Amino acid sequence: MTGKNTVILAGCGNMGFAMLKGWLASGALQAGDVYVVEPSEQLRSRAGELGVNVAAGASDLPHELNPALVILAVKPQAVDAVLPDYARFADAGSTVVSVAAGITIARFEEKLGANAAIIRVMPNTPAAVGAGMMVLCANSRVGEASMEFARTLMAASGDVAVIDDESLMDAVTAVSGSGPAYLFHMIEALTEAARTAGLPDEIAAQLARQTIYGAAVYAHESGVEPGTLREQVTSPQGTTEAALSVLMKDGRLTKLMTEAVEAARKRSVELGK
Ligand SMILES: NC(=O)C1=CN([C@@H]2O[C@H](COP(=O)(O)OP(=O)(O)OC[C@H]3O[C@@H](n4cnc5c(N)ncnc54)[C@H](OP(=O)(O)O)[C@@H]3O)[C@@H](O)[C@H]2O)C=CC1
Ligand SMILES: O=C(O)[C@@H]1CCC=N1
Repeated sequence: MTGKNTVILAGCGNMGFAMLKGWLASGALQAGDVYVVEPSEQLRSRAGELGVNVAAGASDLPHELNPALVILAVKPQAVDAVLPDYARFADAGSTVVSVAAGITIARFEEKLGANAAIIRVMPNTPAAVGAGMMVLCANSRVGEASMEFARTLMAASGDVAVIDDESLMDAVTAVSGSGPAYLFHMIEALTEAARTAGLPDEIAAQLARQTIYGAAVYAHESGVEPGTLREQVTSPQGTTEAALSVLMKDGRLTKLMTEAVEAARKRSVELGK
């Protein structure tokens, strides 16, 4: 219960559970080293099925628990209410890791004291299958060993980036934190378009999902610029050119994506207020 690999995960909803699955599947954490705190009975038993220790509230945690990390995966609106429950761990030297969108390190320092070690992480749900994008930003109180542990843990869930300028976390949230939803919506849109083009439901869904998966894997593994890969698909006067003349007309899709990312970034700033 005391150990350099012990963690508390407070909140095991969409994001907390996705990270937990990635950590356990990769062997980055042993189930016995994880203490999940989750008020929802259904979500608690879902976590319990992975073999981790579960508690309905922080007061149910063993008194002698001295975790290396306390990972908060509750909604941004719940952070202030949850923090007093975990202040004793921060006081005892645990590093507090928050994945909450918008909530600044200063806000944690305000509640936990200026000496508290805080790491903000912006993960995304593909962490569940080891394909996440995890961006870390720490305050100066985080020791080398804790930072290394947090970084190793996050690396087990996907790619890791560390940034020093915390003000960039709102943009990070808008791009990689929310980003999977944009691509899931792209699958939905392509499926709908496939149906409209006459394909049966099942094959429409299969084609959309596999095409976006294949394109993402190919872009990732080939190391070739996406613009070049796009050109390789686009035969002169062919079908792709016809489609791209719709998507790229006056930079239409780029403008739409820029507008969407800016809306998410602004919302992240608002959540921090
Ligand atoms: N979903 C995503 O893709 C991403 C989410 N995030 C961030 O992750 C955080 C969680 O988001 P998400 O997982 O989607 O939200 P969820 O609502 O799915 O999960 C949060 C969980 O925390 C529980 N909870 C509430 N109070 C406490 C408490 N005192 N102690 C322990 N658990 C508690 C909630 O229970 P109840 O519902 O009963 O209140 C809920 O089950 C947010 O701050 C979000 O900004 C970051 C990146 C991506
Ligand atoms: O939608 C949200 O606010 C959270 C943060 C990033 C992804 N999901």
